[in-house]
Formats: sequence, C-alpha cells, structure tokens
Amino acid sequence: MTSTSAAVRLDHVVFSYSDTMVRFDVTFAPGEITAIMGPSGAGKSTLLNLVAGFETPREGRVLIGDVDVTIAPPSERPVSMVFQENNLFAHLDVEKNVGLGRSPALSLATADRRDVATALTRVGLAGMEKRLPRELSGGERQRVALARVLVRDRPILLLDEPFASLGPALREDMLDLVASLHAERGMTVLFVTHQPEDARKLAKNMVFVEAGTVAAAGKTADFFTNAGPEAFRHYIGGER
Ligand SMILES: Nc1ncnc2c1ncn2[C@@H]1O[C@H](COP(=O)(O)OP(=O)(O)OP(=O)(O)O)[C@@H](O)[C@H]1O
Repeated sequence: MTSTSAAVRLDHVVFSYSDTMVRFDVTFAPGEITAIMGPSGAGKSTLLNLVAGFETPREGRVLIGDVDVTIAPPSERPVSMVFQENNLFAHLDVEKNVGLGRSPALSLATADRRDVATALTRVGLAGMEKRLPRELSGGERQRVALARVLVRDRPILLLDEPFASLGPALREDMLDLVASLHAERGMTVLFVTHQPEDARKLAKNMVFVEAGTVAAAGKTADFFTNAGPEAFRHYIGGER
C-alpha cells in the first residue's frame, strides 16, 4: 500500500498564458511536504498544473523521479490532485467517487471495493457510501477526495488550497488527516496555501512564489525567523 516517493523537478521551465509568463527552476524533496505560498496571481496553481500535466511548458522539463514527464498527459503521471472544491462528480455517490481513483471505468474487483471501504473508514466516512456529494458538508467532500487519493496511491500529491473554504477547527482536523496519511504513505506533497499556520504545521519545506517565479526556497522553520527571506516576511506582514 505504500507509495514510493519521488522528487519533483521543474528544470528551467518557461510557460506563458496570453499575458502572463512564469519561469520555474525548482526541486521538491522526495517524500516530504513542501508548502507553496505567495501572493494571489503569483503562479502557484500554474506550478501545480505544470506538474499535473494540465499545462505544458514552452521550454524546459518536468521530471518526476528520473522520468521526464514534460509532455505526458495527466492520466499517465504518477500524481493525485485535490482542489479547493469541485473534486467530486455530482451524480456519483461517495463510494463511486472514491472508486474512480482505482478505475476510471469503475470496473472494480472485490479487492478494489475492499480498498475503497478501508479508505472511507480511514477518513472517517464509513456509513456514507451511498450519499451524493450534495448531501455532504464541505469538509466531508474533501474527505472523500482524500479517500480517493488513498485508493489511487500515487507517489505525488498536489494540494491546491484544499481546505481554504473550511472553518478553522475543521481545517485543523483536515491538516491532521493529511499529516497522518503522509506519515503512512510517505508521498511527495506540494501544498499550496495562503495560511502561514498551515505551512508551519504541515510542511517541512517552503517555496515562496512571487511574480511567476520562485523567489525563495528552504526549510519552513527558517522562513519564520527574523532571518527569513525578506520577500516572504513582507508578504506575511501584509497578510496579517
Ligand atoms: N487559464 C488561464 N488563462 C490566462 N491566464 C491565466 C490562466 N490561469 C491563470 N492565469 C494567470 O496566470 C497568473 C498566475 O495564476 P495562478 O492561478 O497560477 O496564480 P496563484 O498564485 O495560484 O493565485 P491565487 O493565490 O489567487 O490562486 C495570473 O496572472 C492569472 O491571471
């Protein structure tokens, strides 16, 4: 059940939308959680989309472990992703939404169904198998998305502000859940968040993105000292 962790590298990547250009040259440590922070519009989601394969670089390479995935379609990358919302198919019940992590056609063998049940129990949703997404709270929906991550069992997990719309207590619970799943599976996690406390609590490493590039990278603990990167201190100061 354990995913093999792998480093994620954006090697001199250049990408542009019509009027925005990003340049990323950065490595994410294998098996560790890295928080990605930075101002709105800085390019954090774009970075995750380049790793997931929803966007393709104009120059440079995307590497997962030793494998060059620069032009691989999303379905061929060893990656799971959880967004702020809309992770689930509205017309499919909880069990099927999780089962999709194992089989896009939902052709599930007995062992797959057992893994789905185990994952739902693991995230605290046993008994809710037949509910539709609209019959769940926001936190429960994100738990379903995490259960799908478990049955998908890929070595890379991309989290794009997954708990931003939850209240503080619930967010705390979800951070604990991610921390324990990471302790079990050891996947490489890239975690975009606007909350400094989330980064402090969960992430060993920090990447600070500003104006389409990595302005600073290092240990999270170092970022929060007086000697932390000035751009980051300025950003945190402005957020408070
Ligand atoms: N599909 C798109 N087409 C054109 N421009 C886009 C597209 N997606 C993002 N952009 C632009 O690219 C830049 C980076 O956007 P991105 O979503 O990566 O920022 P972000 O750091 O994740 O922001 P936020 O914290 O607000 O989510 C922004 O200027 C944005 O307007």
